[in-house]
Amino acid sequence: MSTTAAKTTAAETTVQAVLTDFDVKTGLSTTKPPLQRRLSAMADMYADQAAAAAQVAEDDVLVYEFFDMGVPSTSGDVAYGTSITYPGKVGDEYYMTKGHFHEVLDTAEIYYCLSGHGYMLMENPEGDWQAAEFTPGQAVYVPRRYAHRSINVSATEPLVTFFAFPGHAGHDYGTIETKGFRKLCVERDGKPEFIDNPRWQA
Ligand SMILES: O=P(O)(O)OC[C@H]1OC(O)[C@H](O)[C@@H](O)[C@@H]1O
Ligand SMILES: [Fe+2]
Repeated sequence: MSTTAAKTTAAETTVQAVLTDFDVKTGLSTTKPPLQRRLSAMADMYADQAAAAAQVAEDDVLVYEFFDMGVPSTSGDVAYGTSITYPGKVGDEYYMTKGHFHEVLDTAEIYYCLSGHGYMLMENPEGDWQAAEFTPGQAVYVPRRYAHRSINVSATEPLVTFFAFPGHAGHDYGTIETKGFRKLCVERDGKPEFIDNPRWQA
């Protein structure tokens, strides 16, 4: 066995143990490209639709990027990577990820904040919602059944987290695309505040 890679045999696939570099400040890897989401891919998720459209027309900025490491989608595997949400706002609403439920609702996820400042916004189908603050060194446990969205509230720094979740969890984007989150995170008097989402659909 070498120090950098070991072979193990799963039921159907041979999975390589690999080392990957993730920079703690930028979240990026020197060996693997991230997936990217620009504002145009999620402009309709922001409350101020006119501000979103104007921003896309002027500059379709990169809002966030993240890694899909291609881990097998079995319950015995662990999907992982970094997620980087850039600083910025649409109107007074902070840049955020699309957010999703897991297709297998009864699966949790763990996020560890490497750098930056933000929140993990969570809500479950039963109506509970929570916002957990991300500061470097803080881990946020997203419980089973909770949709989750990362929000960057820094004016200057990217929010960089490392995440891990069960390989078979899957992503349900449709529910959030249709209903939205119950809460929005907006700047009020220079500080983040969670307010009711006027467009939220029960
Ligand atoms: O899935 P999004 O809300 O677009 O966020 C992008 C990515 O962020 C994460 O950190 C999750 O763990 C990924 O599973 C997800 O795909
Ligand atoms: Fe997730």
